[in-house]
Amino acid sequence: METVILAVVIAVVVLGAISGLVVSGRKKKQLPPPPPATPKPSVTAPPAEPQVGEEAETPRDEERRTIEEVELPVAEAPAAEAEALVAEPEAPAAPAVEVPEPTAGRLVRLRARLARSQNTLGKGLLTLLSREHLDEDTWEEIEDTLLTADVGVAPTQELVDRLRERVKVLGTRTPEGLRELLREELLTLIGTDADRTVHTANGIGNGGDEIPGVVLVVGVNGTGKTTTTGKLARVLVADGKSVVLGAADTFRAAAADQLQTWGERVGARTVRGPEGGDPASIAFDAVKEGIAESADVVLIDTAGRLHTKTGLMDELGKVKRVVEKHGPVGEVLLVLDATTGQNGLVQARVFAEVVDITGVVLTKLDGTAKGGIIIAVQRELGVPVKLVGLGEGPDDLAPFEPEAFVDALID
Ligand SMILES: Nc1nc2c(ncn2[C@@H]2O[C@H](COP(=O)(O)OP(=O)(O)OP(=O)(O)O)[C@@H](O)[C@H]2O)c(=O)[nH]1
Repeated sequence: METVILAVVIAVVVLGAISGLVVSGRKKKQLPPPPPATPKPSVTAPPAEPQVGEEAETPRDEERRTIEEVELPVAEAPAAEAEALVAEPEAPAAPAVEVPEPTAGRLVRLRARLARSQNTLGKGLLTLLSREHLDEDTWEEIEDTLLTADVGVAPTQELVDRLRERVKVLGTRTPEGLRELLREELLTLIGTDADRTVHTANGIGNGGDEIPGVVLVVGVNGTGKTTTTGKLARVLVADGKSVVLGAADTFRAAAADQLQTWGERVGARTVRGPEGGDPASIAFDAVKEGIAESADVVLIDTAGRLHTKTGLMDELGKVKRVVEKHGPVGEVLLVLDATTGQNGLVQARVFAEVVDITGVVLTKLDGTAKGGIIIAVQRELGVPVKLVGLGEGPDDLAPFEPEAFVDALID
């Protein structure tokens, strides 16, 4: 009997050991995979836009978010409160502050985009000029090329007349000689001695104290006005200035969010108001904030609805007048979309009647062959093109340099 009991005990122990091994083996298989080594990107801190040569760092299938697409949490304001709000860039959810690339030589960096988009103008002219016989038909084709690139009738005529004269007198026939003549004549039309600096120096306020430089950014909605204001903030920060942004475009709901996103990326505060609020009061508060924090520059994005000239005049005129209660406005930049061609000129005319434009920003030059609009718009307004937009990237706004521009066209 004892032997039977002993045998049963041994059998139970052996069975227990076997089942324990099986269970522990199963458990091992069910272990969860280790957590991924890299944390997920947070929505409020988007990765910086890739720079040249950095493509390899971003997996191809990773979904990219542009600066415009990133939605930031918006501070909730009581509905009745009509006061402008100051958006703190240091809010806990704010993305890390970036250091934009320096502005010197940007046009040279972006030269390939210019050369690509303006190929028909520069190269087209050179090809025509290099023909064996520069007969009437060829000169007409040269004229057509210039007109197609939106250079405008009068400047086209001037350029063709001068080129014809100089080719005849000098007898220039070599490709190098013709290229140099064309370069000189294009530069004459664009102008090399205009003051193309964006005036952001401090002004003297009405109280006698120094106040930040104030820049109003005006233009029809959709031309790239808000984007340009954001890019300009980056240009200024890159040049060592502190910036406050005024989101006075209260017409499009997302414009203030968009501007704030740009500001946060370079540590600039954005003053904003309720949707549909009074743009002039936001502009006023933005300058007030700029004065309070001793900022170098206040950039004000305005709404540009071309519904009626009177409406536009009322709105922009009021914004300017109200800002001038603090002190002078140093610069009024008109943003024009280069792809709209002659339509851009019509807009330029209307805005110039409404407010004193001191400089032009031509956006989307990367997307049109009509670079000649630079010449036409300067003629139309009598003010220089100061900045050009050459892409959607955050640092794709460049100070306009006539020599670099012409070289990109014809090299
Ligand atoms: N390719 C290219 N796109 C640009 C350039 N500048 C702006 N854009 C794009 O143009 C579109 C319109 O720009 P916004 O800044 O929203 O235009 P806006 O004039 O402020 O329009 P509202 O906010 O409605 O007043 C955006 O998709 C920009 O990325 C540029 O130089 N090149």
